[in-house]
Amino acid sequence: MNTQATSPQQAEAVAGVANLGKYYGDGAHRVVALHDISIGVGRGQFTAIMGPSGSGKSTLMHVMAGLDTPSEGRVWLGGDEVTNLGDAELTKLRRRRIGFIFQAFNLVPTLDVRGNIMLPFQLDGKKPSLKEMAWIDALLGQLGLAERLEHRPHELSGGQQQRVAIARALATNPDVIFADEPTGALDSRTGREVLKLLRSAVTNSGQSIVMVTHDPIAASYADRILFLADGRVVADRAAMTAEEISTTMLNMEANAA
Ligand SMILES: Nc1ncnc2c1ncn2[C@@H]1O[C@H](COP(=O)(O)OP(=O)(O)OP(=O)(O)O)[C@@H](O)[C@H]1O
Repeated sequence: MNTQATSPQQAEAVAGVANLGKYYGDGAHRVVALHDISIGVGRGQFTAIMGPSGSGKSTLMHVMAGLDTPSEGRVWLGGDEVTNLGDAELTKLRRRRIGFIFQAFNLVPTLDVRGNIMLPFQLDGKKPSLKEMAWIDALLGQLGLAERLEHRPHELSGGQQQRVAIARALATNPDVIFADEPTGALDSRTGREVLKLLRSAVTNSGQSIVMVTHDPIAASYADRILFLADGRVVADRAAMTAEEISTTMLNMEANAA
């Protein structure tokens, strides 16, 4: 029996970048948002991308998720290289293989809970299979949304809206879910409930999640934490407590000062 534990950093990669650079503007106005980043995020793992404001977290997530293009380097999703895909292919890939959760929920206001959760299937022009319907029903139960199917987003609390966004992201069983500050618009108690749901999707369903956050409590739910500063990965750690994460951030800021 192999008793050697696999560290989060060694897990099989579900998404990755190599020698990634991202620049905005030209000449004297050039901003280096990301500098020579090479990372893989593990399948079935919860990875947090932490860093101070302006460190490049959202840019890294957007490039990894095919929402933005790199200036340099390569991007993979699963075994497929994303870097050279055209817009139509990228859209298809995002729809079929990536789930998104945003700070502002990004639900369609005119659709009810059911309509929002079914949206990825509708956009893809296909009906969920029986197996997918059973999975969606299970998700609705787990996320406490079964009684809310006919409610529109404005009739739901922030926490309920984020649970709809989580159900929508999980519904298609994507290769990876990218979550950008998913608790940023929620009070701390509701935020913790959302984090527990994300954690349980990883632990119980093997979902791969990459979460951008500047909140040490949110990052403490992750298996692995990548610390960014000035567009570079400056630390890559296995699970830490919120206190340890705060201390790491303070040390980073002290070193940068
Ligand atoms: N469209 C853009 N044009 C010019 N510069 C940009 C653009 N988008 C981001 N930047 C710059 O790139 C750097 C990284 O930005 P990014 O939004 O990725 O940081 P972040 O860590 O996500 O910050 P925050 O936590 O405040 O959202 C910053 O210096 C930012 O000003």
